[in-house]
Amino acid sequence: MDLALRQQTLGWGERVVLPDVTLEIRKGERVALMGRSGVGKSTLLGALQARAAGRAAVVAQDHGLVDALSVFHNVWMGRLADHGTSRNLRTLVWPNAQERAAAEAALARVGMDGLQRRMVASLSGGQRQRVALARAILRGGMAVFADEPVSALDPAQGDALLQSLAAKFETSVMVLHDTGQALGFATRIVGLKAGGIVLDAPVAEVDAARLMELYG
Ligand SMILES: Nc1ncnc2c1ncn2[C@@H]1O[C@H](COP(=O)(O)OP(=O)(O)OP(=O)(O)O)[C@@H](O)[C@H]1O
Repeated sequence: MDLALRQQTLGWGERVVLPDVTLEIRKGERVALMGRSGVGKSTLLGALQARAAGRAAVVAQDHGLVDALSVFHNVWMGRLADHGTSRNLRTLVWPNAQERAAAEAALARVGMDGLQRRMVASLSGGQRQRVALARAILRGGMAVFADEPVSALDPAQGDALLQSLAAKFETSVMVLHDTGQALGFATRIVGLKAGGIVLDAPVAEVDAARLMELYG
């Protein structure tokens, strides 16, 4: 799956955030989007996501969970598009053993197995984040687009979950803040500063000092 933005102006309504973006994401890449708060990482991620419409899993910065539903139901949302309304309504009320098992397998990959009957409202921040990741894993697809997907986890857990995502998805584009995590996980770093892409390089050509310049 190759995705391309060519000389695109990205923003919100009248507000231009990134005036002239050209960026191509190639199949098999693990791309980290980096830069200061407000520079436009989520805006860029959203534009790439839109190019992959329906073929990719998404992990939103706010997790996109429904507090009033159980962990199972939130994870199962990753499969809603695969089934018709009547099946989805039935699953909402009486999930069958197969559906429970599929959700449990996805939850196991994020260390949340055994918790599918819990209400999301009762979870910690890190647990909520892991439910959002399990949903993406259950959804599957050609790629995953994730906005700070491990920000609520400790570094070791975060690294392990990034590896889980890499094992599931051939291609990934992620907003990451932790420079060590980005250097350890990504194959390519795209850095934003002051309205544009100022760094686009294979990870082997980037060091922590170069990444810190993005935040200066
Ligand atoms: N839904 C929205 N409606 C209007 N403006 C928005 C919206 N989302 C973001 N913006 C604006 O677009 C600009 C870039 O925001 P964006 O969320 O892409 O930055 P970011 O680099 O991802 O920031 P952070 O690291 O804080 O999440 C900001 O000025 C922000 O206020």
